[in-house]
Amino acid sequence: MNTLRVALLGCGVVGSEIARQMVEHADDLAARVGARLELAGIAVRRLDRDRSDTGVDPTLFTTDAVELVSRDDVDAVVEVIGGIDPARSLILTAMEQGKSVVTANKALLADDGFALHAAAEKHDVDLYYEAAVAGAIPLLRPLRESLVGDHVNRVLGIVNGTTNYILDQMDTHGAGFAEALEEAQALGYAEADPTTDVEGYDAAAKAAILAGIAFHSPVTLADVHREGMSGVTASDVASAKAMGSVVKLLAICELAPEGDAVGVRVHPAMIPREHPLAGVRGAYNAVFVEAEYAGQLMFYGPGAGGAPTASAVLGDVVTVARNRLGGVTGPGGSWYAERPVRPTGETVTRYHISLDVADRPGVLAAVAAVFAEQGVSIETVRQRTEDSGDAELVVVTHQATDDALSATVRGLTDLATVRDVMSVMRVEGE
Ligand SMILES: NC(=O)C1=CN([C@@H]2O[C@H](COP(=O)(O)OP(=O)(O)OC[C@H]3O[C@@H](n4cnc5c(N)ncnc54)[C@H](O)[C@@H]3O)[C@@H](O)[C@H]2O)C=CC1
Ligand SMILES: N[C@@H](CC=O)C(=O)O
Ligand code: NA
Repeated sequence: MNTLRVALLGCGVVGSEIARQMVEHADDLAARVGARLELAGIAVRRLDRDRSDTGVDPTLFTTDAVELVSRDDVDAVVEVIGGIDPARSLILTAMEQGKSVVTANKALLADDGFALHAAAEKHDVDLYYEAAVAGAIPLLRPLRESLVGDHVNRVLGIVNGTTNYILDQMDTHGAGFAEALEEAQALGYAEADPTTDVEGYDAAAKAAILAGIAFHSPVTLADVHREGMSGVTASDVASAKAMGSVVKLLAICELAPEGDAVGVRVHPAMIPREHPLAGVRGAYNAVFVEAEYAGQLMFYGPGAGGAPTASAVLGDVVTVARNRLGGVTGPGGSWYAERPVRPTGETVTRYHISLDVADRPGVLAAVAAVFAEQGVSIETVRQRTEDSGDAELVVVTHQATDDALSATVRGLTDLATVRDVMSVMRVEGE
């Protein structure tokens, strides 16, 4: 039987699981590929760590990633060190030398995916990255292959496990933000710098990758409107609960109803508890794809964690290995549609606005007048009066543009009777 040799870059949460699964299931993988998949080496930052749990021959570890990807006896490279550099240069070096690449690196793909695809095409090698978006869930391959004959209009969902875990812990156990984040880190869900998760950069990178593939148009992180979830308070979560909703960090990629502009955004939103996304718990992810002919499809499963992510990486490794044995490469990218990016101000959603106001006559009328001035229609108003004589006014609007809502918030801030605009959150899913 032939042997294909794989260089693994990184042996952290994901890398150690890839190594472990490759060793544990070596015979099955060989039978499925038609060749043995052998680890040629594993690039790590430090050699003094105990990695015996992977079952890997300790002599395979090296701190020289450049030498490893350049070796003649390496057929494919798996990059799971993360970040932009040196991941980018290592991948490019591997491709220049005829090696196919599998990566889980959404930050790099959202920054430079087109250049990486161009390099793969130029050097006639594969580039696969199913693990980069929504962890174990098969999503990119269905979009790239199964749905390529259809016309996708919208991709919407939860694509970050860490923030979903935090929001779920806040909602169901009343947990604090910091405590829930620490747990998510300990469970291997968070990025090396968890700000990436919490401030929505990770979800935004995934949204850019999804939009690019779904709409066949080049979309990068810079095109994504991004709001993180660090500003979501216990009171927002409670307020959502009171109106039968839950707060989730959503990624939404959509084609404008008219014209061909693409809008891509990541932000916290309140969604009704009966919506399927509301039931997505812990570090699970769920993504809806709305296509013209297929209708609505839902993809659901573990979105983060070492073992699930390694499962998606190994699926790609097997594909790359099969392609190599067959002397072919898989389908590359297709970004022929140069769609403009819709300005954020034109995004249309409903809003939940919470105001700290003085409880006296005329306040409600003054507040309502500001909404009316900007043409923002109010759906419901709820008031909670405190013993101190202050009141919390919660307004939910009908659909309005971001621009109209921003002008409304400015108008509310200027009102003498409004002490504070405590929170402004989008409402989705109805
Ligand atoms: N943890 C998860 O649930 C998921 C992670 N990913 C992606 O997978 C990649 C890896 O993530 P994790 O394993 O969680 O991160 P990690 O931080 O646990 O592992 C990365 C490892 O790479 C090593 N490393 C960094 N620079 C290196 C270099 N120049 N040479 C050799 N080793 C180097 C680090 O020492 C660390 O052990 C990232 O791109 C991440 O975004 C994707 C999906 C899910
Ligand atoms: N940090 C990411 C890991 C998977 O992509 C997340 O929490 O979703
Ligand atoms: Na995936």
